[in-house]
Parts: sequence; structure tokens; C-alpha cells
Amino acid sequence: MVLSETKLLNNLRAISRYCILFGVVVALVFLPFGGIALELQIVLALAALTIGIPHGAVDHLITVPKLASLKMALFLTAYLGVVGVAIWAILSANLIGFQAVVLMSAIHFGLGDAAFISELDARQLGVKKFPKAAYIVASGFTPVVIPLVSQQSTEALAAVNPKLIDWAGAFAPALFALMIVVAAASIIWMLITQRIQEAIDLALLLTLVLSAPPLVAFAFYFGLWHALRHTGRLSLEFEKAQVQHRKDKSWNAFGVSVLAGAPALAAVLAFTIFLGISRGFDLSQQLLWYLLVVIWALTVPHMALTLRLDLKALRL
Ligand SMILES: CC1=C(/C=C/C(C)=C/C=C/C(C)=C/C=O)C(C)(C)CCC1
Ligand SMILES: [Fe+2]
Repeated sequence: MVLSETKLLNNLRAISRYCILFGVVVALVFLPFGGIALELQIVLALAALTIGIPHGAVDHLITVPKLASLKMALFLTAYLGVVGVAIWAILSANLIGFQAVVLMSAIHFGLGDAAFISELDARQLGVKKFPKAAYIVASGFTPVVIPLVSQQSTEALAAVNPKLIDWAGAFAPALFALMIVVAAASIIWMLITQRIQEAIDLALLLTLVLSAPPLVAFAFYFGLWHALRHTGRLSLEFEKAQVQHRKDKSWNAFGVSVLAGAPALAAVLAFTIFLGISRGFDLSQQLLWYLLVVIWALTVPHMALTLRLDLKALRL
């Protein structure tokens, strides 16, 4: 079973790296033609967000194992209540809401990515000490903050919601420089401590955010790195996936973990369209914004519940 888990986590690590590399190549290929058209960027972002949703949609199954129970009903009521309050907060205070979301996302991404490495470490012998703090900070802030303070962030944020364009105010250039230094220093630290694989991970993320436009960089990171690796970790917790791991069927374990989140994916998409229409939105212009708002709101309880697993894996 441990072998099947290790195999899956290692495969997902390799696949997510190839995906990021593919994103870098696509961005570079488009460069001589004036970059990837904004419309295509938005389509990519919508696709990546959709791919990424199921990873958060199994929280309830992991926290409350029994689907048809009073506990589950109470849990879902509280979960959705938090989501509702968060949606209201982001819609009524766009700017502060977004700043809070950026911070929350960076912490959630960093803890999650580092917890993934810790789960791999726990299943392998003779690993060198893992500098967790450096990996948490670099892997969390690089994919969110750098795209949001880069030169091209104005175009991306205008497509999401023009009110967000100045989210970092006068700090943007300093924040950009600081984030590059943090990422570079962490890569060097990984090399010094002989965590070569982690140095490769961070170098890939940094290359992506420096070469691809913000929406594309975020799309590839969220859908094909964060969600993939997180789903791998879900298979370690989810009872149905454990059954498959025990039979040494690592991809089946991954498959059931993805499928468990599929019904919620449909619900999220339907609710997003309902929310948008009820607020009189123009589908082609504001779908990305509303989908992001719903995902950000879902991240509030998702992050709180995932935190438990993250801290357990990281032994913090
Ligand atoms: C980086 C970036 C963005 C921000 C994305 C964020 C902050 C996403 C957070 C997602 C979470 C927390 C998911 C949970 O698992 C925008 C606005 C799309 C514009 C393009 C660049
Ligand atoms: Fe997540």
C-alpha cells in the first residue's frame, strides 16, 4: 500500500512538472507573435479553474465519513454558511477582500505544496532534512504574488475585475523584487541542503511566472500543480482510495479521489452562473470574475479544513 502511495505521489510530481514546462514552452512559442491572446488566456484560466475545483470538493467526505447523517447535514450547513458570508464579503469589499484572498491563497498553496513533499519524505528512506519554512514561503508566494505584481498584471486584472488593478498600490515594484529574491534564495537554500528535487520544483514555478502571462501562469499552476498534488494527498485520506492503494492500484486511487469531487464541481458551476445572472451579469465579460469569487469563498472553509491535514503531514 505504501508502495502504491509513493508511486502515485512521485508520478503526480513528475506530471505536474511536465505540465508547468509545457506552459513555459507554450508561452515562449507565442512570444514572437505578440504573446497569447487575452481571449485564449481567459479560456485557459476558466478551464484550469474548472479542473482545480474537485480537489476542494471532498473536504466534507474526509471530515465526516458518513454521507447520509445528521453530522454531515450540520457540517455542510456550516461549510456553506461560511462560503455565503465570504461571497458577500468579497462582493461588497472587492479590494480588501482580494488582498485577503491573495494572502490566504499564498499560505494555502505553500502549506499544501510543502505537505505534499513531507508525505513523500515520510514514505522514503534516507532523505535529507527538508527546509520546510523556505519551501512553504517560496512555493506559496511565487505562483500567486509574482503574476499579480508583474508588468502584465494590469491586463490580467482588467479582465478579472478592473477594481483590482491597483491591489498592491505603490508596493507593487518592491513586492515583485522581494518575491524574486525570496524564490531565488529558497532555490539556493534547497541546493545547499541537497534537496535537489525541491530546487527543481521552485525553479520551474519561478520560470513559469516569469515567462507566461499572469492568467496562464496561474491557470497552469492551480489546475495542473496545486490540484493534482492535493488530489494525490487526498488519496491518502479517503477511505475508497485507500482500498485501491491496498490493491496496488495507484491510478484507481487517484481516480476515485477525483470523482468524489465531481458532483460538487457541477454544483459550483451551476451556482456560479446562478449567482452571476441574479446579479445581472454579462456571461462573456464576468464569468471569470464570478467563478473566481466563488472559488475564493470556497477556499475559506477548504483552507481551514486542509490546514489540519497540512500540519499533520508537516509535523508542525
Ligand atoms: C495569480 C492570479 C490571479 C489570482 C488568483 C488567486 C488568488 C487564486 C486563488 C485560488 C485558491 C486559493 C484556490 C484554492 O485552492 C488572478 C486574479 C486570476 C489573475 C491572474 C493571476
Ligand atoms: Fe486547495
